[in-house]
Amino acid sequence: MGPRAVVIGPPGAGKTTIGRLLAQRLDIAFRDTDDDIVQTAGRPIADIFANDGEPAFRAMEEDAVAVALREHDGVLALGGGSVLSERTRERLAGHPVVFLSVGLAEGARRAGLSTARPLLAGVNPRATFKALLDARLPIYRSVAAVEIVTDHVAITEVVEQVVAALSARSTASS
Ligand SMILES: Nc1ncnc2c1ncn2[C@@H]1O[C@H](COP(=O)(O)OP(=O)(O)O)[C@@H](O)[C@H]1O
Ligand SMILES: O=C(O)C1=C[C@@H](OP(=O)(O)O)[C@@H](O)[C@H](O)C1
Ligand SMILES: [Mg+2]
Repeated sequence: MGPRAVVIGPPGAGKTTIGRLLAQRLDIAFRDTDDDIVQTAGRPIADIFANDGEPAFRAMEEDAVAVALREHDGVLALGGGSVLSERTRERLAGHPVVFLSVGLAEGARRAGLSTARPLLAGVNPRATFKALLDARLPIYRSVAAVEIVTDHVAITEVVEQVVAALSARSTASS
């Protein structure tokens, strides 16, 4: 059966926040592959990046996404870089993938507000974020079934837009 929604997008787009609220709204379970990785590794993500390096993290992430896509039938939020894996992109085919987009200024602000994100911890997080957006935007779009712009949109409103987009999509395909 698979997840009812798989939420992708750059750091700060709101995948974790919106995904959790969307699951509540639909009365189904929520899962975030970043949490799965932390649980399996027994260490925070920043620690995995610092001690094992990004490629090791990406390998763990690829496995975590594959397992979650098999096991989870609620809302699944992925880490922002998970779609860099071609295998993951192949595995996402046919799933209801929701791309939450966010622009540079708002995304950098939001990502800086919350938990440690090792990729953005360098000297110029804004430039890093811009490079990340430029490289990944076409990738997010290539795997997404729907795209929701989140800049200057309240969290509750984003959730409602996702609900509407998913139900329009399921009506269209039935
Ligand atoms: N639409 C929104 N408007 C304002 N702040 C938001 C919005 N969506 C998310 N946020 C905030 O941005 C930060 C990052 O959200 P998070 O869900 O961790 O993003 P992601 O999982 O995509 O990296 C959090 O502080 C969250 O409350
Ligand atoms: O974009 C990325 O490469 C990453 C995003 C993070 O998740 P969020 O997108 O939920 O912040 C986390 O997986 C890791 O720090 C790497
Ligand atoms: Mg997240």
